[in-house]
Amino acid sequence: MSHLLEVKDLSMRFGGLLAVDGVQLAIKPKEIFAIIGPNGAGKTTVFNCISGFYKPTTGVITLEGASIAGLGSHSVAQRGVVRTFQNVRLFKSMTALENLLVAQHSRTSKSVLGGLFNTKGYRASERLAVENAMKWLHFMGIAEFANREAGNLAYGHQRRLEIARCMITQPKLLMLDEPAAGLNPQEKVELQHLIDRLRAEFDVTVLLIEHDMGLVMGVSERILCMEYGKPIAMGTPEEVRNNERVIKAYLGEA
Ligand SMILES: Nc1ncnc2c1ncn2[C@@H]1O[C@H](COP(=O)(O)OP(=O)(O)OP(=O)(O)O)[C@@H](O)[C@H]1O
Repeated sequence: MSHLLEVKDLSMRFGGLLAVDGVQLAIKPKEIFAIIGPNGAGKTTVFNCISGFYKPTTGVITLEGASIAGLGSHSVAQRGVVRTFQNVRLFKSMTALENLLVAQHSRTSKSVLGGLFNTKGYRASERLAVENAMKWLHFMGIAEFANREAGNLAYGHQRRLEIARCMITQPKLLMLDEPAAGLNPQEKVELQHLIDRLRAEFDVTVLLIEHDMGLVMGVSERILCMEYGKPIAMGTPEEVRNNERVIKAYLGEA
């Protein structure tokens, strides 16, 4: 089966530090794939390389066979690779609804003149954008907060809004950077169901970084474990959980 995303021989150097060293991974369409590893292992750096925030020092990154390495975050997002951040990044003084309208803006504002003169076509596309945004707020269970400033939403709701902001662009690959961080146990269970539903209903492929082993083991089909920038194990949750190098990497951290 052909892969959606392939990463080969990826490395990233910051001055004297080789933060990522020889990472390989290949993710199938509709797969849920996790990267784990102790603090400082290089997980976020891999994410930043894939999502175009960093230009890798070496390596190949392809999406559906086409290179995306070093394109920049905007171009990578336009090709269907979108992400959330460890510390939620929303337009905090805009409402939840407005955050989702901004995310759709490149598709709704086809004509600047249409916007200036408020033409019929422009108004119709704006109405569709609002309907679509409300659909996503309902899906995420936060529709009642549509007109609340994003910065005033509960933390768990901000995380959901950030995922909605990604999904509204109809991505091929959804990248979640520690989505369970700051969530309570109930919210973590709900997050797992949400990720499963996103894949089942929207055919999205998911790549996540996560420290919460309950979520990782429950939601992922395959896992890559990194330590000191290097890949040390790859396999099913069962295989990775029982891998001696993985166990040592985590026990060594304690
Ligand atoms: N922009 C940067 N400049 C210099 N060093 C960096 C930069 N980004 C990351 N590093 C270093 O690279 C290494 C890997 O960091 P990275 O954030 O990728 O790890 P991580 O596995 O995501 O860790 P955590 O789980 O704590 O988020 C660390 O030693 C970090 O200090």
